[in-house]
Amino acid sequence: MSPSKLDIAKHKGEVLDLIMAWKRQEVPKQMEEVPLAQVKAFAHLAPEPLDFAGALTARPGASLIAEVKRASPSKGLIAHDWDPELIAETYARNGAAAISCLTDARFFQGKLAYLTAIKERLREIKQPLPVLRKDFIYHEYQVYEARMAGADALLLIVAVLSDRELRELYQLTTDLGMQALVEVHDEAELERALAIDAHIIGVNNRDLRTFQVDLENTARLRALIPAGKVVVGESGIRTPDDVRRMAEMGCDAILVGETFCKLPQQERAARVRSFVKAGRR
Ligand SMILES: O=C(O)c1ccccc1NCC(=O)[C@H](O)[C@H](O)COP(=O)(O)O
Repeated sequence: MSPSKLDIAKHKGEVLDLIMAWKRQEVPKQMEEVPLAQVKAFAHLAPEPLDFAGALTARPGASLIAEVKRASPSKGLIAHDWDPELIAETYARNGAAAISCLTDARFFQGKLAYLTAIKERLREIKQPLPVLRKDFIYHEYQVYEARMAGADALLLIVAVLSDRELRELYQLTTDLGMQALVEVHDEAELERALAIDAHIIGVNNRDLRTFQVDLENTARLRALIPAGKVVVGESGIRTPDDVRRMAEMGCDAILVGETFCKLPQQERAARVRSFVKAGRR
C-alpha cells in the first residue's frame, strides 16, 4: 500500500476498510515494540485531562475545534508549511476552544508525538486547550496510548466499531478521565451512539465511503439528537457562512481541518479569527 494518498475513484467505498485493515496490522506491531503494560503505566503518569466538553460549551454559539492535519487519503499533502506546534499555537492564540490532532501515520502523515508536542507548546504559551486524538481507534491499546501522550479526548467512529467495542472503548476512555467524541454519519449510527449514552456526538458531513460532503447532514441528524448532548458538526466547513449555518443548526462546536491547514502560515490566524467570530451568538 502506498503512503497517504489513495486513488479515491479506484477505492470508492473501501477507504475506511483499507484504513482499518492497516490499523489491525499496525497496532499489534506497536504492542510488540511497547507492551500494553508499559503504555498503561505511562498513561497513569500523564497530566490530568482537561474538560473537552466544558471547553466546547463555555460560550454560546458554535465553538471551534481546529484540526492539525498534514494530509488526507483523498487530498494527499494538505499542509505544505508543516509545523504542528506553530499551527496549534496559531489556533489557540486566535480563539479556538480545542485542538484536534490527527495521529495516523500512513494516511494522514500524523504522529502521536505531534500531540504531545502540541500539549507542551500550549502549556508553554499558557493556552492550555484540550487536545483530541484523531485516529481510527478500535483497540484498548490506542486508548491508553492516547492518555500516555497527554490527550484529553479521543475520537470513536461508530462506523468502524461493533456495539460491544464502542461501549467498551467509551467506558475505558471515561475511566481514564478522557472524553470521547463519538462520530456518526447517519441515523442508524446515531441510534448506536445514543444507546451508549454518548455525551459528545460528532456528525460527519463527509461520507467516509463516498467522500461526498454535505453540510445538511448535520442539520438532518441534529434534529434527532436530544437536548443536553454536545453536538459537533464535522468536515467540509470552508467559509464563515458555513460556520454561521452550523451555528444556526444548533451545533455547540465545529471541527475544521483542511480549510486552515492548506493555508500559508501568514494567512492562518485571520482565517481562524473569522471562523471564531462567525460561530459566536
Ligand atoms: O479527511 C479525509 O479525507 C478523511 C478520509 C477518511 C477518513 C477520515 C477523514 N477525515 C478525518 C476527519 O474527520 C476530518 O479530518 C475532520 O472532520 C476535518 O475535516 P475537514 O475540515 O474537511 O478537513
